[in-house]
Amino acid sequence: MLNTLIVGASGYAGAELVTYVNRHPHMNITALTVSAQSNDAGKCISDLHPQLKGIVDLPLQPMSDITEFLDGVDVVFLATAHEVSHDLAPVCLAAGCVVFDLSGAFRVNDPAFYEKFYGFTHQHADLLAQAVYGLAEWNHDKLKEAQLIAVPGCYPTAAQLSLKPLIDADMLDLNQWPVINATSGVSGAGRKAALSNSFCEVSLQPYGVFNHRHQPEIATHLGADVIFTPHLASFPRGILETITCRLKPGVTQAQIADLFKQTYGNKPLVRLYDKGVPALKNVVGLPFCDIGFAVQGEHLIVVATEDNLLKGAAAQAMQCANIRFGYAETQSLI
Ligand SMILES: NC(=O)C1=CN([C@@H]2O[C@H](COP(=O)(O)OP(=O)(O)OC[C@H]3O[C@@H](n4cnc5c(N)ncnc54)[C@H](OP(=O)(O)O)[C@@H]3O)[C@@H](O)[C@H]2O)C=CC1
Ligand SMILES: CC(=O)N[C@@H](CCC(=O)OP(=O)(O)O)C(=O)O
Repeated sequence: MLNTLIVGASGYAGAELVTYVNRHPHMNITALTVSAQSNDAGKCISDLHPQLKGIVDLPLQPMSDITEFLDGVDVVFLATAHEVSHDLAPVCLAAGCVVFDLSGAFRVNDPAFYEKFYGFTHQHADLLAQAVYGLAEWNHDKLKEAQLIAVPGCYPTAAQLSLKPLIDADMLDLNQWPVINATSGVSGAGRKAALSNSFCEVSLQPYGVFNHRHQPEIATHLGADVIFTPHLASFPRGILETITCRLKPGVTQAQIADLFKQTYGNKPLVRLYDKGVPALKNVVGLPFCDIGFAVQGEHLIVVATEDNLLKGAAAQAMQCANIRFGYAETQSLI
């Protein structure tokens, strides 16, 4: 049994991890923690997230010093804000734990990126170099050896799963940067109340135009520039990305279909559409990324959907953990 600590368990991604870890046959929850000053300290997780009632009724423990929670712990999931993960991950690693960080704190091996896009000075260049990027379908071998896994952002997961095979197979004319138009539900912004995320404020609007931190995350890991425009829409969860690209002359629909099948045919958490394109409702609550596409002449449109809290966060973290420890990739997820 892997003794497993979930930090930030009261949040949206944390609560999903609680479900997954609880039903994992080889994992055991040691504690669920929140910040020392949390309004939810001492509350039962299932009072906050009643879907867990009768399944996990553990308390949320206030945490001022994480070392008090690390005795005998094998695995730590950090479902915390970037700066919090940045500070906690080194402590967990020093205690010998394998760390799955859902934040952006270790995703890009470039301290200047954090200064510019995250607004803080990264203190752990060594860990940036050591962290394995947890795009699970692509980093299987590195994940098996990893101590620190940086689980990708929600938008970057769907974008990279769609574009990486095409770019690696040299099928795109990258003189036209792929254009990723992405729409997310409000849970993408986390559980904390904010005016910009409140019911009457949210409609449908682009944000972070030309400056969202996921643009450089996507471009760095793809090794190609992209235009990325996120939109916030008035539904609770899910992401749909419509990605427009130009094909190299002569590339056909059949070649793209073959490429996606070769790449993901044996990957259980990516579902390919033979016909048509996916809709959000078919992935919400599920750990998949669904991908469909259409071609007209040299133009390609790929559509990808996922649940931002699952394949975009908690499910991918668990998928990485399954790979890391040699369990079936879908263990506890399906
Ligand atoms: N929501 C999404 O779709 C996705 C989120 N992510 C990333 O995952 C992480 C979690 O996101 P999300 O679940 O949405 O966030 P939430 O805001 O919903 O949850 C954050 C959690 O962290 C806790 N927390 C805050 N400060 C500390 C601290 N110092 N020590 C311990 N716990 C703390 C909060 O509790 P309290 O404040 O009460 O202490 C809460 O439990 C973030 O880094 C986010 O960027 C990644 C992909 C998708
Ligand atoms: C709707 C919404 O606000 N979404 C978040 C993305 C959440 C996520 O995946 O991202 P990180 O882990 O990189 O923070 C945003 O745009 O900041």
